[in-house]
Amino acid sequence: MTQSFIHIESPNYLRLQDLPTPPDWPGIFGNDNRLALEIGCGVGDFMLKTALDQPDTNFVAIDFYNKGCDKTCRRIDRHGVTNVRVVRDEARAFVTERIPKGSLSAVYINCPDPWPKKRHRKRRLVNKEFIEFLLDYMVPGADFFFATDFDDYGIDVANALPGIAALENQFGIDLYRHEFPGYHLSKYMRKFMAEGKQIYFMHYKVR
Ligand SMILES: C[S@@+](CC[C@H](N)C(=O)[O-])C[C@H]1O[C@@H](n2cnc3c(N)ncnc32)[C@H](O)[C@@H]1O
Repeated sequence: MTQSFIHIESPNYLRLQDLPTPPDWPGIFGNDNRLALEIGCGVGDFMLKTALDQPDTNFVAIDFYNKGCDKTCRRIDRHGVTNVRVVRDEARAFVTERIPKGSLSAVYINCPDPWPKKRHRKRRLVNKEFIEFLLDYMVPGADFFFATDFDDYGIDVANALPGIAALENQFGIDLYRHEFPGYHLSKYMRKFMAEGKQIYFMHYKVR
């Protein structure tokens, strides 16, 4: 399937080819506030609300979906938000090349593609190995948030997280919760909830 490519004109869109490895994030944002990452921002509704709640955090929202990056930029531009930058890239490559180690104060991953077929499961982005990879880029005390509507994905990740010694569950003994007051709902969460599905929320902190 060919996708029409949208040229994104936004002061908050960072073209990958213009970004050094790693970029000077304080220089880009004009301050040295803490840095947080949303992987797979989709249309950016979660990012907008979360960034408005936390004006003293610099957010990088990434997605490899060009139209999503465009929609995210339009949304944050419309609201005059200055603490979000959007990049079109693949998550693992982006983190490896553009995030300094030990610099992220939070990572948000909401409703990543579930790859429901058994034989496709290995294509899922989030698993123990990926979370351990992210840990290198996070600061002590950093937050890790994961949400999915897909039972099998939710349960898999919920079971993997307690095996990562560097992380501490913020939901006590609950491996996941279906409600997370204060955490914004994304477009996909709302869509799935309207279909009667439950969301699996997880919240851990780096020790
Ligand atoms: C089902 S959508 C969810 C979008 C949004 N987080 C939400 O909850 O509404 C999954 C998004 O993750 C993006 N995505 C999946 N894997 C990715 C990866 N490895 N790197 C960057 N983006 C990815 C897809 O392009 C898509 O926009």
